Amino acid sequence: MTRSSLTTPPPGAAAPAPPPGAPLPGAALGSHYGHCFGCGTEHPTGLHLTARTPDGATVEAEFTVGEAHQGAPKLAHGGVLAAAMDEVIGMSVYLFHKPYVTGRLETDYLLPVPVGTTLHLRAWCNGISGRKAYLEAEGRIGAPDGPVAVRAAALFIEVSMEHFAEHGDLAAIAAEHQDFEVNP
Ligand SMILES: CCCCCCCCCCCCCC(=O)SCCNC(=O)CCNC(=O)[C@H](O)C(C)(C)COP(=O)(O)OP(=O)(O)OC[C@H]1O[C@@H](n2cnc3c(N)ncnc32)[C@H](O)[C@@H]1OP(=O)(O)O
Repeated sequence: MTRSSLTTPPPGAAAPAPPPGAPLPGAALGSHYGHCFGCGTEHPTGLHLTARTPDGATVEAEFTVGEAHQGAPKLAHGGVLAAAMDEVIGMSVYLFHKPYVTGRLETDYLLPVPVGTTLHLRAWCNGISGRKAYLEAEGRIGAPDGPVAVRAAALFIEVSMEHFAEHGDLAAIAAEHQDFEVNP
C-alpha cells in the first residue's frame, strides 16, 4: 500500500484488544443502518456488503459490483470502490465499540473491476493513538486469495455521540443500536 504519513500509525500505536461485548470470532456483523449506502439492506442501489469478523479484530465482507456501480461501461466506478473500502474499514473500527468517522481515506487502484465481479474485502486496524485510528483494507477479485484490485489506508477519528446528534439523526441510530449510549 502506498500510504502517506497521515495514515501511518506513530511508533508505539497498537490495535487494542476487542472490548468486552465485542463480536466473537466468526460472528456476522450485520448492517449498522438500513439506509446506509455501504451495508444497508433497504438501500436500492447500495453496496449491500455482508460482513463478519473471523477473529474479533479484522473484518471480511463481499461486494458484488452491479450495473448501478459503473463508471466506464461495465467497469466499477472508482468512487464506488472507495466507498466499499470506507465501509469495510468503518466496520473494522466499529469492533472497538466507539463511534468513529472517516477523516482521511487513501486508495490505490491496481486492477479494473468488471460489473459482476465479487470483491472479497478485508480490513484491519494498524494502531490507535488518542482519538486517531489507523486502518487498512484490500479488495481481491473473485476469491479471498484472488488478485488485489484495490487497497486503502485510512485515518478515522473518534467522535462523541453529539457528532451524530448535531449533524445527523440520533433517533435513527437509537432505533437500530442498543449497544451505544445515544443520549448525549
Ligand atoms: C455510532 C453508531 C453509528 C455506527 C457507525 C458504524 C460505522 C460503519 C461504517 C460507516 C461508514 C464509513 C464511515 C464514514 O463514511 S463517516 C462519514 C465521512 N466522514 C465525515 O463526515 C467526517 C467529517 N469530518 C468531521 O466531522 C471532522 O473533521 C472530524 C470529526 C473528523 C475531526 O474534527 P474534530 O473537531 O473532532 O477534531 P480535530 O479537527 O481537532 O481533529 C482531531 C485530530 O485528527 C486530525 N485530523 C482530523 N482530520 C484529519 C485528516 N483529514 N487528515 C489528517 N488528520 C486529521 C487533526 O489534525 C487532529 O490531530 P491532533 O491535532 O490531535 O494531532
